[in-house]
Parts: sequence; structure tokens; C-alpha cells
Amino acid sequence: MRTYRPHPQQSGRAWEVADVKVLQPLLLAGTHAVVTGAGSGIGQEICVRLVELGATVTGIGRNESALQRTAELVGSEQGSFRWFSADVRDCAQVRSIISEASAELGIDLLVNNAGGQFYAEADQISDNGFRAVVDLNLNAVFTVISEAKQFLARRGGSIVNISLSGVERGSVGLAHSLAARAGVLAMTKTLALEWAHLGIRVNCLAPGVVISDSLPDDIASSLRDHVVPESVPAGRPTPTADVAEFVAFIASPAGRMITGQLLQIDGAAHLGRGLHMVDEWPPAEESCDESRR
Ligand SMILES: CCCCCCCCCCC/C=C/C(=O)SCCNC(=O)CCNC(=O)[C@H](O)C(C)(C)COP(=O)(O)OP(=O)(O)OC[C@H]1O[C@@H](n2cnc3c(N)ncnc32)[C@H](O)[C@@H]1OP(=O)(O)O
Ligand SMILES: NC(=O)C1=CN([C@@H]2O[C@H](COP(=O)(O)OP(=O)(O)OC[C@H]3O[C@@H](n4cnc5c(N)ncnc54)[C@H](OP(=O)(O)O)[C@@H]3O)[C@@H](O)[C@H]2O)C=CC1
Repeated sequence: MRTYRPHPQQSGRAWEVADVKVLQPLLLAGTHAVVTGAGSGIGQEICVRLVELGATVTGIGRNESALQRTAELVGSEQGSFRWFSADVRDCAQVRSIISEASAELGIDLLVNNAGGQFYAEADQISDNGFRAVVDLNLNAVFTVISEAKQFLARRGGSIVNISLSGVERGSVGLAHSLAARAGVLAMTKTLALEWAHLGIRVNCLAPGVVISDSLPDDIASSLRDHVVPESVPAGRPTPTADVAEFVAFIASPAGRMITGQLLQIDGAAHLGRGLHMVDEWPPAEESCDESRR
């Protein structure tokens, strides 16, 4: 099987730390953003960058100490960050938080980032397991968006739904998650049509493999050692900073005509074998059954 390596001229620490901050300072000054899943990984990086660009950011997540950590990470001299603890699947609570946070400020950017799944092939997913993943990755997104609409409509805001590379093609072990995310993609395109006259834009950003600090070590090393070389043609994971910069770009005036789109930030993973179609998952000898791939 072919494995993928990064371009030799673009490897090592120089590439890892390359500054992808290309947007103008204070680009988002005076704006209000709501970000779900703000306490870790991609969501945390998005919050830090939006505040750096001058936005007031409201973060939502379940884990209070994680949200507090995001509050400590954001700089204070530009925008600001405040947070609310909630499970996004609790419709009443999340609706109340969004209206409390946005009554005065309105919303210029909503990032539906809270999400996740467990890896299991379809015959190992119970009805309740399927429902839990769909509740988190689809139903909660609808609730948040529908509550936020009135506030987004005030000045014509932007919605970014964080999706998953492979959403249009399928990936082994992710039937529940990709079913939910395909639903979000369909909702994205539909709302882009229905709400264009309100100035509301709706897009999906789909990262490939993102190895953030929040992943357990064993999962992170499996992703780095197996999933990336075997399924990402660019041969590297997607840095959280790349996702954060693009979220800010879409929210900026330069993104004003971008709506109803899916952008996969994944080093061409969606064009290859499939992000998760590695020969073994979990990557241990006993789980490999070649006849099924
Ligand atoms: C650690 C993440 C591994 C993902 C591996 C994917 C491989 C690709 C990696 C590259 C792309 C990565 C994308 C990412 O999204 S990274 C995000 C990282 N974090 C997560 O994804 C973790 C998020 N998961 C969760 O929060 C929970 O699993 C979830 C919300 C999905 C469910 O939690 P909840 O508390 O609602 O549910 P319960 O624990 O009560 O369980 C509900 C039912 O689901 C069944 N279940 C749970 N885990 C498994 C499992 N591993 N296999 C099979 N079934 C599972 C559980 O048994 C319940 O069903 P029953 O009542 O019928 O028993
Ligand atoms: N890492 C990757 O390779 C990829 C990730 N993605 C997606 O990007 C998004 C962010 O993932 P990533 O940063 O990597 O992973 P994390 O697990 O770090 O982020 C998920 C965030 O969502 C929050 N969250 C989860 N469930 C709930 C809930 N029920 N209510 C409120 N908040 C919740 C978590 O916070 P808390 O537990 O405190 O509630 C956490 O902050 C997810 O949707 C993920 O599926 C997409 C492609 C690839």
C-alpha cells in the first residue's frame, strides 16, 4: 500500500510553526461570535484567534475548567471572551444561553464546532449509540442555529458548521457521524438559500485529521502513525490554526459572497482512500480483516 509523506522542503519545525495568520489586525473588532465546543482543540483555537482579531466571543461547552482555560489563553487587549457551561443537546438550556448572550450584541458569527463520535462499524452501533451521535452532531446544530437566527439577522451574520472530511463519500466506522454531518451539509445548503435575503451566510468547514492536545495520547499516535500516512495525500495532519484562520476569513467582509459551501481542509484526504479506511482500526494486528476492505 502506498503511504504518504510530507514534501521534504516543507517539513520539520519550520513548517509546524509557520505563521498562517494572514488576516488584518482587528479585522473583527466590534463583532460578536458564538462558538460551541470552546474549551478544547479546534474550538479553543478559533476562540483565541477571533479574540485576537478583535471579536467579543461567547464560548459554550460542558467542561467548566476547560472553558476557563480558554479564557486564560485568549489575549485581553483586543476582543474579549466569556463562557457558559451547557450540553448543546439540552435544547432549553442552549436556547436560553444564546438569547442571554446575544440580546444586546446580536451575533455576527456562529461556529457550530461541538461534536464528535466513537469509532464503530455499523453493526456495532446500537440504536441509542446512533441517536447519541446524531443528537450531538445534527439535532443540536439545528437547535443552536434556529435560536441564533433572530440575532444573526440583525446585521447579516455568518454560520460556520464544523464538519468532517469525507462527509460526501463515507468512511469506515463513522456511519452515525457522517449521517449526521451529511444532514448538516444539507441543512447548510438549504439555509443558505432560505436566509440569503436576511444577509445570513451558512457554510461547512471540514477538517481532515486534526491532532489537537485534547485527543488521548494513544489516539493521537494512531492518527499520526497510521491514519495520516495512509490516507492523507499531503502527508500531514491539519493544524488547528489553519481552521481558525479560515473561520475568521469567512466571517470577514472578504467572505461576503461565500455561502452554501463545503470546504474540506484536509490535504486531499477526501479524494483518496478515505480518511478512516486504513487497513486496521484500531491499528492493532488482531483487528485486521483484509477480506472486508
Ligand atoms: C476519541 C475519539 C475517537 C474517534 C475516532 C475516529 C477516527 C477518526 C479520527 C479522525 C477524525 C476525528 C474526528 C473527531 O471528531 S475528533 C473529536 C474527538 N472527540 C470525540 O469524538 C469524542 C466524542 N465522543 C463523545 O463525546 C461520546 O462518545 C458521544 C457524544 C458520541 C456519546 O456520548 P454520550 O454520553 O451521549 O453517550 P453514552 O456514553 O451514554 O453512550 C450512548 C450510546 O453509545 C454507545 N457507545 C458509546 N461509545 C461506544 C463505542 N465506542 N462503541 C460502540 N458504542 C458506543 C453506548 O454504549 C450507548 O449505547 P447503549 O445505550 O445502547 O449501550
Ligand atoms: N480532530 C479531528 O481530527 C477532527 C475533528 N472534527 C470535528 O471538529 C470539532 C472539534 O473537534 P476537536 O477540537 O478535534 O475535538 P475536541 O474533543 O477537543 O472538541 C470537541 C468539543 O466539543 C465539546 N462538546 C462535545 N460534546 C458536547 C456537548 N454535548 N455539549 C457541549 N459541548 C460539547 C467538547 O467540550 P466538553 O466536553 O467540555 O463539552 C469539546 O470542547 C468536532 O465537531 C469534531 O468532530 C472534524 C474533523 C477532524
